[in-house]
Amino acid sequence: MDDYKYLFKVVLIGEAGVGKTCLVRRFTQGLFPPGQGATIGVDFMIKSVEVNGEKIKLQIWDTAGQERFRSITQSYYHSANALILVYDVCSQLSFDNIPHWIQEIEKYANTKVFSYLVGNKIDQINRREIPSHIGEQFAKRYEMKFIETSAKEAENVDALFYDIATELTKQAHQQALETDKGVNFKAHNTSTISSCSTCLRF
Ligand SMILES: Nc1nc2c(ncn2[C@@H]2O[C@H](COP(=O)(O)OP(=O)(O)OP(=O)(O)O)[C@@H](O)[C@H]2O)c(=O)[nH]1
Repeated sequence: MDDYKYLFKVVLIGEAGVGKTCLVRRFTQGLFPPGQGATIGVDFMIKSVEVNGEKIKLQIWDTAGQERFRSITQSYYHSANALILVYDVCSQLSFDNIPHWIQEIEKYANTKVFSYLVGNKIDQINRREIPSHIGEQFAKRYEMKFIETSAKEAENVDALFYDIATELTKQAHQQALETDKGVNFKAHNTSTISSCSTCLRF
């Protein structure tokens, strides 16, 4: 029997090419995929973690950054327990578009959603355009948590997802989230779901 205490939905959003899929693959499979193609629509993976002796399942939804998939991906915001908004520290454009993504969150997500701002690709030291403190200030202003990662070098990736699992577990224990944990967090036994058949990748 696949026993777990809570199931949390975590959704990654952000511009195309910032590394959302690589972050998910690094965390769930421990690898950095070579020649990663653009996500088409949405994809998801599941990983179990342990928080203070309790087994927690993270259902991690990886959304396409491309504009043409926006209407599909928006529909995934509402059921998210946590949102990870990713930008590329080497791409000013991806950072400049963050306010747009925050508007999307305000429009489509649950008001109590736990959100993280993530600056990815910190291994590219010489190509960095966004200093850490700028990202940090931005996150503070929007009451988001902040971390910088490298999916390539596996830096801070586990820390990001474990922190989310820990915070959501804490919230669940405190019954701070809107619906009863028995319904909201352990809605389904998803042990048989390991991939999304409607998700294609180039
Ligand atoms: N150097 C470096 N490259 C990365 C890192 N993460 C991702 N990349 C590269 O960035 C490119 C885009 O990565 P993806 O994970 O497909 O980006 P995405 O945000 O999922 O893109 P969409 O699916 O189009 O929304 C790929 O060439 C990756 O190899 C990282 O931490 N460091």
